[in-house]
Amino acid sequence: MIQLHDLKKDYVVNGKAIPALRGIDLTIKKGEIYGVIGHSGAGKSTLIRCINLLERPTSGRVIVDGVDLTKLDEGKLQEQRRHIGMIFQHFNLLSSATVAENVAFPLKLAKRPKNQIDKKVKEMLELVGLSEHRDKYPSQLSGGQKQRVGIARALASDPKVLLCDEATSALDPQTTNSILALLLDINRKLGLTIVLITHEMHVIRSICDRVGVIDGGHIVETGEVLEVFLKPQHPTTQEFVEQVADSSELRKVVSLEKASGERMILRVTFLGEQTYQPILFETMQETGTVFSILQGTISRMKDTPYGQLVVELGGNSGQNNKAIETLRQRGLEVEVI
Ligand SMILES: Nc1ncnc2c1ncn2[C@@H]1O[C@H](COP(=O)(O)OP(=O)(O)OP(=O)(O)O)[C@@H](O)[C@H]1O
Repeated sequence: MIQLHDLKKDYVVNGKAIPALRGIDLTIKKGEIYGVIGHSGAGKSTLIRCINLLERPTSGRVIVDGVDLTKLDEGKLQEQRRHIGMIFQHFNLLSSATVAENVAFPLKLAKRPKNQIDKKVKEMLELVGLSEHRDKYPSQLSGGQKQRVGIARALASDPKVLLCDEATSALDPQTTNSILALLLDINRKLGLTIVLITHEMHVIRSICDRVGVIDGGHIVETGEVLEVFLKPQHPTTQEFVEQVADSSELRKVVSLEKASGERMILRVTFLGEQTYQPILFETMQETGTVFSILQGTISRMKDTPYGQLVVELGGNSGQNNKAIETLRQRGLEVEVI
């Protein structure tokens, strides 16, 4: 659905080029939710704004649904932009227009007939759960409600792609979750391709299918969220995974255990149905080793439950090695730490 080829963007400040994107290659599939995560200044906003050419890249190609946007004149570009909706961190609503008028705005610009506009506005407000608030002004709404108006307005033109520029960063955790749930619902109901940028791993973990990690204008790691989350390779990715992993406490526990002698400590990861099966107990019975649990979590990545246990093995080395082999044979991810 979206292909970025060797995308580069320099900002020119006082005659000097400051590189923000240094050659991005990315493919985003139709119907997926793709998240780009990075620290402040990494190039996230520049990247997402290059997808609809709000920011014109210095070089490279941006192909959306088969059309190379970088080759279009302004008129044709405006036309293609109707297929790409966008929502923003600070909502960007018209303060002097009501909720319904805000949603109608892009349709009026596109000169759609009034009866079509009324029908679409009604449908969109139902979709985002704001029908009762249609005559209120933005100042009378909560942050979450304002973002719902932003979503309804973005979807009113029936886009194929929705770009979300830090769409939950100004919201509290509970409201963030309700907006993420709405985005997931829309993705499923409408088959809409969603690209979001964020600096929060929680957002990626909750709704994204795939993720790209951006650092210094480069994509340094990309893949299925599950894969990247469980086996982060790049130091920046590892930092983001730590945001949601409570690893500092774990490091304390592991170093205390290691200090007290020759111990074998494992991090065991269970996925999907495995999460609820008594695999550790069965391995103990089969191999004769014993496990002490040092730390454990059960969580969820989008639809997939997963569990992580940090355990200390108390058997002899033959039993311990056999236990590791058995766990791996049963499909668990085992890391000796
Ligand atoms: N209009 C601009 N003029 C000059 N430099 C810019 C401009 N916009 C961004 N930059 C620079 O480009 C780099 C990437 O910025 P960008 O805003 O894309 O990063 P970001 O990851 O979105 O950061 P944040 O999360 O803080 O918004 C930064 O070094 C930034 O200072």
